[in-house]
Amino acid sequence: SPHIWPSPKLDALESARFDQFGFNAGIMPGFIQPCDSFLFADDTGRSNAADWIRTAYHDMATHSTTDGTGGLDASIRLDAEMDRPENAGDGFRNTFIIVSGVTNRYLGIADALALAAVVAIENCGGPEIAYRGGRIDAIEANTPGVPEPQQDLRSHIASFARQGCTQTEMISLVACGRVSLHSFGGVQHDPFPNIVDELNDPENTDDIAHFDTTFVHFDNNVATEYISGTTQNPLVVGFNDTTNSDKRIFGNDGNATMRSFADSPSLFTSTCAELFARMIDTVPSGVQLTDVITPLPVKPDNVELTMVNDTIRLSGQVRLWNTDQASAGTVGVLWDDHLGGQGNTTFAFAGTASSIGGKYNSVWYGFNAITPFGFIGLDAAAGIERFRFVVNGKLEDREGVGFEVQDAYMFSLTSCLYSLNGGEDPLRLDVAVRNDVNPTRIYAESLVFDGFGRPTIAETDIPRPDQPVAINAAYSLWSLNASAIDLGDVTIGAEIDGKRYSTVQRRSVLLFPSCDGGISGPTQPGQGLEL
Ligand code: HEM
Repeated sequence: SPHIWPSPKLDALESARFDQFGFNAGIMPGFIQPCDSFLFADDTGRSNAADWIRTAYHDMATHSTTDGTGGLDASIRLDAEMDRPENAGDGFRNTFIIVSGVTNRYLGIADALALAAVVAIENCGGPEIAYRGGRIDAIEANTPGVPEPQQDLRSHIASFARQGCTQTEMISLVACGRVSLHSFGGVQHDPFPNIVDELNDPENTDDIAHFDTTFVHFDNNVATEYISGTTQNPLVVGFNDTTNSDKRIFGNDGNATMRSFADSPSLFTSTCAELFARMIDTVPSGVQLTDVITPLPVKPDNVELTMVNDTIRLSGQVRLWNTDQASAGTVGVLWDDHLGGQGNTTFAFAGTASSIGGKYNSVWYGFNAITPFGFIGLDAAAGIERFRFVVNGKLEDREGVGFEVQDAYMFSLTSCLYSLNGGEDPLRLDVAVRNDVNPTRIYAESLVFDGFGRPTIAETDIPRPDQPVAINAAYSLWSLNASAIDLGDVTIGAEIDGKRYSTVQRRSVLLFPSCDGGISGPTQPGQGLEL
């Protein structure tokens, strides 16, 4: 069952996994639409989708069930691992150019790589795959051990056993990889001149010999073509029998497994769904994965509070999963405030979205009656405790629990830039803190990529003011003077009663208004600002 919102990491993983196309979608799925898209150079015959799946497999294939090392941890992004002969070709480097670009504080590189494989498979005709987050990005290469085509059957059986696969699972996973990947991909001449000759085909400038005749679509043709003897899979009927590893693997049980796949597309599909999920969940021992991420039926997103004089601006959107605009009807919200009062408004339609090869559609609404990117103005003293949605006359409040909102602290629109060039501390970050809460700490959070390319958060404490500086009847001001270069784009974190919170919206400090425009300093917040 779905997790409870708000849960920043799970909320972000859910978005990355399910908001694939349309409103609020991530950018990664766009790189595999259509499925034969290939971003790099003018190579034809290759696809990002195949590279992502192969990269996920090669990263995982170092796993040892004996000592618990290796697994899907993005160690293959490190040169010491990527440059090994067992990782021949440029598909791995290409993969991380896209995958590393979609990471954030909640979605690490290994989780993004696993997700890339999932997104590729399920948007190119393959099954929906259970996805979990929580992988840890490696900072060292793992022990070598990816199977290579010139190795004999015995070493392949041993290699897959080390990865945690029986012989039947070995046949199946290779077929799934060929189905998906040999359906999606093939063998290139350049890294594998002993397997594939130059093809001299202008439609196939990378000289790819494909694994089956439907190379960018997931189906069981790899099995039907293999059983009927029409396969052109270069690892079955290649001119060099030493590298015909698929032939040895598929034939290992007298073709029983391949025949069962040729006879039953649904068996093939369900087997691949299970084995792909196991492949991406194979992680070094000690790594704790989340539950399978499932879509929230009603999901608030980008929920942000901003202080402007006596008013709290509440902005955000809500996603209604697996429905359309007509069925959603009128969508609105009720909220409870701190004074026992209630408010309500209807929402403006924001857009539609789709996921998993069009299997699911969703519809988005913004927290404002007129414009999807507007806001709801709340009286600062009343604040907000929780909201409940109303969809087509039906209350969506998670059986009375509602959706809890914290208004203990928030970004203040009085934040400003003194001057881009002058002074050591050219900006002021203002945070409004509710008078009846006592935070242990408030801090600016900057997203930084460490020396290993891992997304991490650097915290800069915002000093507690010596004397309270009132913003309005209910809130006081905490301010940080800092340099834009030190902070970058920020969210704001707080530690309150032993719990950590973070705001959602990353603010670009360079877009703050000038402090000279009517605001003379931190002691006079709000001057000159229009609601
Ligand atoms: C004994 C096991 C395996 C061997 C010897 C093997 C070998 C190969 C070789 C030589 C290529 C061509 C790469 C290139 O030309 O750049 C390839 C491609 C590929 N492999 Fe494997 N593989 C094995 C298992 C797997 C498994 C288990 C999966 C996934 C579950 C997989 C997924 C892929 C994909 C998707 C491609 C296509 C890449 C592209 O077209 O860009 N392979 N494999």
